[in-house]
Amino acid sequence: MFDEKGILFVLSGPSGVGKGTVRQRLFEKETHLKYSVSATTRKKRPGETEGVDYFYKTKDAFKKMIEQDELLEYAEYVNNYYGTPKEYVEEQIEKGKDVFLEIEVQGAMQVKRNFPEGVFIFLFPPSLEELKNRIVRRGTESNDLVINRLKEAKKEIDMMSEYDYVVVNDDVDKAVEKVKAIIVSEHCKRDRIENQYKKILEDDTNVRTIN
Ligand SMILES: Nc1nc2c(ncn2[C@@H]2O[C@H](COP(=O)(O)OP(=O)(O)O)[C@@H](O)[C@H]2O)c(=O)[nH]1
Ligand SMILES: Nc1ncnc2c1ncn2[C@@H]1O[C@H](COP(=O)(O)OP(=O)(O)O)[C@@H](O)[C@H]1O
Repeated sequence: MFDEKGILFVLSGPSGVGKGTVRQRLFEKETHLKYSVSATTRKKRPGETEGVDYFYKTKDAFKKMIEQDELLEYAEYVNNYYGTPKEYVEEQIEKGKDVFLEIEVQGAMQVKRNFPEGVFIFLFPPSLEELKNRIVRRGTESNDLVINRLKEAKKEIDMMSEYDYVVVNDDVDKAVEKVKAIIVSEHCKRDRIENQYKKILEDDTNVRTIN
């Protein structure tokens, strides 16, 4: 209908809240979304694939990407770098495709500065106690690191006011439904349609004669 640009959706929130889980479930249902594969210096885990889960880089190669301004944002997280390649995001948005990022909070705030027209969704834990349980259950962190993560989580939760939407991840399916509803609502926003609609108002060819 309209020659519309795509929308950049950014899902973020504290470690262990369920970002990866919600994103995976969302992509099973929402085939129109383009997932932006991040670059990272962390080691590939068993079962992960280069170019699907991440682009795995050495620290030097990652630093080169930073120097050459190839990243929309990047952050250091647990002694590794993670970043979003800029070119893919910009190309897809120009082509009218919606792009989805799942990144931690420092990175999301950089995207907000570099790409303020993005839509920022904060995934919120049902409680701090449940967040702790999820991190412990996942079993990827030592006890000290769990405490660090929770301290960090409190600071991150404090950033909530910077986000457009907050989704509580109590039940995964319900959280996914809410993210889908946000995507639909954003496409119905008046100002997004209005910009395109101006062309119709300016075009007089159809209102002059019939045939
Ligand atoms: N800033 C930023 N964070 C990212 C990016 N890609 C992944 N992350 C975040 O980095 C964190 C660690 O990711 P990962 O090593 O895959 O571990 P896991 O998601 O905790 O199992 C997660 O919070 C991801 O959301 C990125 O491109 N930029
Ligand atoms: N809604 C939920 N209810 C219960 N457990 C959940 C829920 N969402 C995620 N989890 C579990 O919590 C842990 C952390 O989820 P994960 O997606 O790895 O978080 P993040 O990507 O935010 O660090 C995982 O073990 C996951 O299975």
